[in-house]
Amino acid sequence: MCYIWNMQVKRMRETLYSALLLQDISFFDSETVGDLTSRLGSDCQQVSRVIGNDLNLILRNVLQGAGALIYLIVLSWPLGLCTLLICTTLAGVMLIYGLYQKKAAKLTQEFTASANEVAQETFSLMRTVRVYGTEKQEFARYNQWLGRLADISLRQSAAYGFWNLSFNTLYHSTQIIAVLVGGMSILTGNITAEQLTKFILYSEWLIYSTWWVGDNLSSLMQSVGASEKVFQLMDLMPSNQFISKGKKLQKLMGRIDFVNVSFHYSSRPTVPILQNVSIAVAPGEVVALVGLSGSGKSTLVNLLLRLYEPTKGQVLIDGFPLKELDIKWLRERIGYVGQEPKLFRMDISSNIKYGCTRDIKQEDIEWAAKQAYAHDFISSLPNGYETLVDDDLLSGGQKQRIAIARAILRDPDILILDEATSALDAESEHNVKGVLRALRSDIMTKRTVLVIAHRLSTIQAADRIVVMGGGRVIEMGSHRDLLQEEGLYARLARRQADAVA
Ligand SMILES: Nc1ncnc2c1ncn2[C@@H]1O[C@H](COP(=O)(O)OP(=O)(O)OP(=O)(O)O)[C@@H](O)[C@H]1O
Repeated sequence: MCYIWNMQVKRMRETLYSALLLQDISFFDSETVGDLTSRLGSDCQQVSRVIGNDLNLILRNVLQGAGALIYLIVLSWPLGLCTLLICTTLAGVMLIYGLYQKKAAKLTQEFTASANEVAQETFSLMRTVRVYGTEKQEFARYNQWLGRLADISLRQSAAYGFWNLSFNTLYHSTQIIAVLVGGMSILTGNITAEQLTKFILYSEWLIYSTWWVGDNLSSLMQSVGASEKVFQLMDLMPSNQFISKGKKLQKLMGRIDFVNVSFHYSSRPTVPILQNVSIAVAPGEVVALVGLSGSGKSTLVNLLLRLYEPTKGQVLIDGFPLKELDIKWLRERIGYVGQEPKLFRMDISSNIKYGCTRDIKQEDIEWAAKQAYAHDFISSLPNGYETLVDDDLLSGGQKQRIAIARAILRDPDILILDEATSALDAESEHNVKGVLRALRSDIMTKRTVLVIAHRLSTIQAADRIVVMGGGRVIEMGSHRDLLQEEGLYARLARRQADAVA
C-alpha cells in the first residue's frame, strides 16, 4: 500500500514537473484545467496501481497456470489439450474484454475531466451564474457529462457480465469434458480414478489462474487507457527555453527591438495576430501601446516575456535575440502587472514579494506597498500584511495595487503595465501614475516602461505612443503629434473626451 502511494506521489510529481517546469505557455492553451487536474489525480493513481498491483498478480497467476498446465498434460495429454483449448478460448474472450475496458477507461477519464471542468468553471464564475440565473443550465451541463459517464459504466457492467458468463460456461465445460472423457478413459483403463480427481483439481486451478489473469489484465488495460495521457505528458520534449543555458548580460540596459515580428497562436494557425511589427524602444523610454480591443497589444507583450515565440521576425533585448538570453535571468529583471491581477492564496506580504529573488525585509514590502498606495488598506485589514488573501477579500483595484507593489519591489529594468490601472478609481490612478513616473525618472534607476492602456489619459505623458490596429503598427509618435495626424488615435482621444463631457 505504502509502495503504491509512493509511486503515485512520484508520478504526480513527474507529471506536474513536466507540465509546469518544462512546457511553454502554449501547452496550457491547448489543455483544459479539468484534464490536467484529473491527470494529476485519478490518472496517476491508476498508473501506480498498474505497477504496484496488477503486474504482480498477473505474473503470479501466469506462473501458477503454466505449472498446472504442464502437470495436466503429463497426467493425460488428450484431457490436457482439451483444457488448453478451453483456456485459449477464455484468453481470446479476455483479450477482447481487456481492449474494451481500455477504451472505456479512456472515455471515462475524458468525461470525468470534462465534468470537473464544468464544475470548476461554475464555482469560479458563481457570481455570473447567480446574476444570470443559470444554475439549472450549469447543473444540466454537468449532468450531461455524468449521464455519459453512467452510460459508459453501464456498458462496462454489461461487458463484465458477458465476460463472467463466458468464464462460467467455459469453466463448467471443462468439468463436463473431464467427467465424460475422463470417465471413458477410466473405463478403457487409460487413467485411474485418482488421476482423474487430480486432473479435475488441477484443471480448476488452471482455469482460475486464467480467470485471475483475465480479471487483472482488464484492470491493467483500464489503467493503461487512463495512464496513456500521463505518459504522453511525461514524454513531451521540454521547451527549449528551459534546457538551453542562455547569456546573462552584465547589466540590462532595457533596449527593446521588435524586428518584423509576425505571430499567430498555434490554436488558430490561420488567424494572423501580429503582422510585420517593428518597434524600437530606447533604454529608459516610456512607450505606450494603444489600439482597439483585440489589436494585438497584449500579444506583443507576451512575445517580449517569451511566453510565445514569434512565427516570423525576432525580438531583441539590448541587441541580443531573446532566444539567446537566459530566460530566468531576463524575467527576474522584468516587472509585469497584468490586466486582471489574480493573487495567490497566501498572505499579503508573500503576494507582494512573490518571485523576488533577493533578500526582502518587511520594511521593503511596506515601502513598496506605500508606493503603490496599498499600505493604508492593507493596514486596515484584521491581520494587516499577514492577512490571507482569498479572491473575495479584496476589490479589483486593491488587487491591482498589490500587483503594482510587487512590480515596484522587484526594481525591474523593464516594466510592463498591461492595463495596470484599469480597475483603479481616478484618485488612486492619479497617485499610482505619480509613482510610476517617479520610478522611471529616477536617474539612478532609469528603466524602460511599456504601458498598455485604454484610458488615453493614462499615457499622454509617454515618450512615444504606438497605435495598433489589426495586428499592425498604424501610427507612432507623441500625444501631440498623433492628435495632429487626425488618425485612429485622434479619433479615440476625441471619443473619450466626448464620453467624459
Ligand atoms: N491564447 C490565445 N489563443 C488564441 N488566440 C488568442 C489568445 N490570446 C489572444 N488571442 C487572440 O489574439 C487577438 C489579440 O489579442 P490581444 O489580447 O493581444 O489583444 P489586445 O489588443 O491586447 O486586446 P485588449 O485591449 O482587449 O486586451 C485577439 O483576437 C484574441 O482573441
